[in-house]
Amino acid sequence: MAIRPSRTLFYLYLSKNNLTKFRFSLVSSRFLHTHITEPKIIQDFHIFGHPLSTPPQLSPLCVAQWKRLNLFHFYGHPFTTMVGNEDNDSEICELDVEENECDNGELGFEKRLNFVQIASRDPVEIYKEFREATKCEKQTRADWDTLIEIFRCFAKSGWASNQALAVYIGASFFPTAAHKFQNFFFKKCKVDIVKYLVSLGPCIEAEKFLFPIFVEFCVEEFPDEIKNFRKMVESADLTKPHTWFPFARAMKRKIIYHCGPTNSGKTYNALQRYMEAKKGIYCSPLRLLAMEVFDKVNGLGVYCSLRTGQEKKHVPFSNHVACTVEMVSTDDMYDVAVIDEIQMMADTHRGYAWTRALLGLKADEIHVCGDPSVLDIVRKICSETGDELVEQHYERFKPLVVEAKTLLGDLKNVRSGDCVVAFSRREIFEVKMAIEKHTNHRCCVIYGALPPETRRQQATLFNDPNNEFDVLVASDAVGMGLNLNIRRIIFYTLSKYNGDRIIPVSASQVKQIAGRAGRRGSRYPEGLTTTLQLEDLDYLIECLKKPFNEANKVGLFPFYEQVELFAGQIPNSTFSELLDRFGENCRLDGSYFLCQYNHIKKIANILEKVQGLSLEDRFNFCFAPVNIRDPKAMYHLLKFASSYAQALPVNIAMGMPKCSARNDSELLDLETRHQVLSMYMWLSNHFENDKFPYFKKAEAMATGIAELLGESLANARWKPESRNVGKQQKVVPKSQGEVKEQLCINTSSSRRRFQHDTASLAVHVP
Ligand SMILES: Nc1ncnc2c1ncn2[C@@H]1O[C@H](COP(=O)(O)OP(=O)(O)OP(=O)(O)O)[C@@H](O)[C@H]1O
Ligand SMILES: [Mg+2]
Repeated sequence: MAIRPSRTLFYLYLSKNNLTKFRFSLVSSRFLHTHITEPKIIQDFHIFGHPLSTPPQLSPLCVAQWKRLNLFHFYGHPFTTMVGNEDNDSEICELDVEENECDNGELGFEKRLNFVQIASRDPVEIYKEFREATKCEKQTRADWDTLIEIFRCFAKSGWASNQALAVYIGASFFPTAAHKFQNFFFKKCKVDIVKYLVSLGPCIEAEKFLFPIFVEFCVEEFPDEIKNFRKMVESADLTKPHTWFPFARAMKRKIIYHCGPTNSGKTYNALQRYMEAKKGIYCSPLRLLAMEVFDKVNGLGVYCSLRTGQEKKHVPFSNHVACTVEMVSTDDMYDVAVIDEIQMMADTHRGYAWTRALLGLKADEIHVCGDPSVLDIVRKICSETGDELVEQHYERFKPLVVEAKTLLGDLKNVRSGDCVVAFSRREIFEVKMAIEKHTNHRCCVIYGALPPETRRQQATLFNDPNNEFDVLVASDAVGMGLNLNIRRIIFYTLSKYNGDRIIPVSASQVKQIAGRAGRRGSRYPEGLTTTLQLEDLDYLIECLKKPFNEANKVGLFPFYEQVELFAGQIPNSTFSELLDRFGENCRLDGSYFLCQYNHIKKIANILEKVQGLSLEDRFNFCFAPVNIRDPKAMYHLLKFASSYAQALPVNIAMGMPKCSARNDSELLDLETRHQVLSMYMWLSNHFENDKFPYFKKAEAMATGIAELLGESLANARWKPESRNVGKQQKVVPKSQGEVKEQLCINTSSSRRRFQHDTASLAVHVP
């Protein structure tokens, strides 16, 4: 018995009650796309209006036979994905059926066997056969349609395009190559191969079958394109970064990983070894921390110099140096090196600096300090470099305690020694104003846009018990390094603006910030943390309890020499284009990612109009510390670069304000001025000195402005402004809590939200 409707997906040939022969034909390529990509369960499949699982024609024996013949995976597709309902699919067209092709089940096997043989044929042979063929063998209309669809998918296949990179067919050339391959294939195609491909349909199996034949075709047809692309790719090769430092590789280094949470003594112990060494280098994540170590070590009688992007303080007879990690020299030899906050290797923007320090430092002993998130990767790197790895695990001196009562939405509940953490400058000033208005506390402030000197001055003011400044209001800038006498960290909110939208603060950042409370040796050795609002508390606890996320990749960025080599392959492109092409074509090993360079590209674009800068100049200018969201700072950078390009001595071109800020716009102006001076000092250190001859003047002005900023902050009692006035901020909700736009001082709603007294509850977080 044969059942054959006019419009259907399948033909079923049934003899007696059993299925004896069958043929699946994919009806149209559109069907394939619509349905195969959206698998449904087998019950959804209808043949002539009968769900497949219950058609009267399919006896249990028949189903068993299907299973035995592996028909549920017929033609390479799991059967359950070949579903559809002809009634719903108006575009299903007539089948082009070769009747009587299969007379019994055995023939089906033969056909399958034939396909298996085709699938396992040597692609080189197939290609040769094609090339030697004089014409295309006749195909059915339906097979042509399917074949066209298969090639259309191949040309768009991300998988094939990616694989093609391995044989130096670039992503931009791949569609052209695929199109020419299609023309070649269609002119020469053979029935058996086509039948096999049609049986697969437009799917990954078909792509995998075609790909090696495509490669043979490309190697013969496009030797020049392949050669050129190969050269370009080889010049953007960032694989095996450990081989970039042959001197470090020639050494047998000992890496000591001080692994643990905040406030567990990691840096302290590493610094002990550093100070004992004859020659040592300390690599810091921040200028501020480098300065702190510089002061501390000199204070303990070990001569130490300071090297940051902005300042170079050479202490006579010093064998030790404290530097920012970007400034580390991989040329000098050291006995002991310390790389602090090693988990920053996985930072999307600055990670490359830590990776370079770890791979390239020429030191007998390298102490890396950080949380456990990059421990596995460091283990892997050490096995590649041949360095010995010693792990030292730490626990927090005293557990951090979460106060479950929270501040009940009322800043009047702040106490001496509290640090309120907010994530925008505006909020910081609002909180400071509110606390000073409604309580007797005075507030110091610390946030990223303040110069390190001012941050330090504010930290000292807060740490000193003999003044009225006993509360700190800070941004996440307190999260790293500073030793502050904080009794309790209060999160004003747990959301922050990331330059694009408002997002929940990450668990690792919450841990890092909360860990600032209760430092060993401070007035408050036992740390507390809580939130302003009760509804944020669960998110805080969730974050603190979360284990550290393991990083599976760490950052890399090319040296100038690598970019220069690459530039040789694509002449006449702008620096920004060059970076993009590099990003597209560079090769990386599985443990590394290319650090984000949007910030660099933005500067590159601004500097594009400056004529006369060499590629190296552009590269260096792009790393200058500038707030790309501050138009005034960007304007000054452009001016500096223009004067430099004209070989003129670069002027600071900025006056010194006469007094401290009287309102927020004056405060913002002071912040910008300091950033511009800091940028000038950085440029002066990174270019020949005579090009930026006013370093000393810039330094003196910067010190003066940092002092004015300190004075201004002590007196700041004004409504804050925003640098991005009028910008709409998108909000991404977190699991707990919400974004607060307004300061909430003892609002009735927050009182209402607090329904039960949880003062006695305390959660101990390891
Ligand atoms: N053995 C010790 N003797 C005296 N003070 C110590 C000792 N270990 C650590 N401290 C002090 O405890 C505080 C925290 O130590 P340290 O800065 O080394 O912690 P950490 O683990 O590096 O924390 P973070 O992750 O926050 O950087 C510091 O003030 C440090 O001086
Ligand atoms: Mg530390």
